[in-house]
Amino acid sequence: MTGFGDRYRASVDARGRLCAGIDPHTELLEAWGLSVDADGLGRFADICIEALGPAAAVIKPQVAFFEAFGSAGFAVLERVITGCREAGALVLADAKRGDIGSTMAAYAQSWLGESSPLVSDAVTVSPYLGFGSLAPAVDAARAGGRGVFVLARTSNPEGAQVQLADADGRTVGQRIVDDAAAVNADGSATVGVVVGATRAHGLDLSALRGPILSPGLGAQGATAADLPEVFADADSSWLLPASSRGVLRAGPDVAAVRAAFEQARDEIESAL
Ligand SMILES: O=c1ccn([C@@H]2O[C@H](COP(=O)(O)O)[C@@H](O)[C@H]2O)c(=O)[nH]1
Repeated sequence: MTGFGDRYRASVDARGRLCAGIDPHTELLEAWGLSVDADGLGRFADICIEALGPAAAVIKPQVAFFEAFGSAGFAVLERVITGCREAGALVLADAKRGDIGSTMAAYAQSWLGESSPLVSDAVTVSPYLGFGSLAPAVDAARAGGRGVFVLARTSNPEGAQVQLADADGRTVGQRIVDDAAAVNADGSATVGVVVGATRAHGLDLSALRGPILSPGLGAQGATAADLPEVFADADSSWLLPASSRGVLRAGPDVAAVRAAFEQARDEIESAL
């Protein structure tokens, strides 16, 4: 079984370091001239699949925007996951799941189980119930050559309240990074972390040996030029900046979305 790290490296080496977010905000549906219902969502999704599926190394559908349309929204999400994977992208489901271990096992089956209609290459998880509670997802990911991305130092300002709190001489965020590094000691890079690009994070990422998803580019104000300083201590080959609205605002034309993605990716590759 090829580990997630190998699959991740192959994809990023071929397509570059930008994770394309698919976030069907109501404002974007309207700006694209689409109805704010499951039909509009489906059309939005199809444009994104065509524009981004063959171009991006990693595509991150934001589950919340599909969930908002109930079962019809989940059907569209399944189409996004399948379509993007068939086009050669890795799909990172941004579901931010986290619960007690037994329920976490059900989440792991939903997002990382081979037989699930929602099976993705990786899923975002929240460690608020303790890093150990994520074990079913970590185990499922490792067994299937998939990944989990754990929230460590998020891009929103409110995150500091919890993530910078002291945890036995380290910040909570640093403990999450260190726990992730311990899993990755096997060389599989099964566990990535989420660290926003929007401000100095104060983390030591040097021992992680896994992917660093970094949202915040574009709509949240971070730029490609900020990345070298924000991630000065990290191995930039593992850095995966992410942008959703910053790319999607170029739509609804497929070629325009593709061009916006390629421009953002090229700016990142030049900066890093
Ligand atoms: O710390 C975090 C973790 C996740 N996100 C998610 O990324 C995208 C950002 O969208 P933009 O339009 O590029 O701002 C969105 O899905 C967030 O839920 C994040 O922003 N920060």
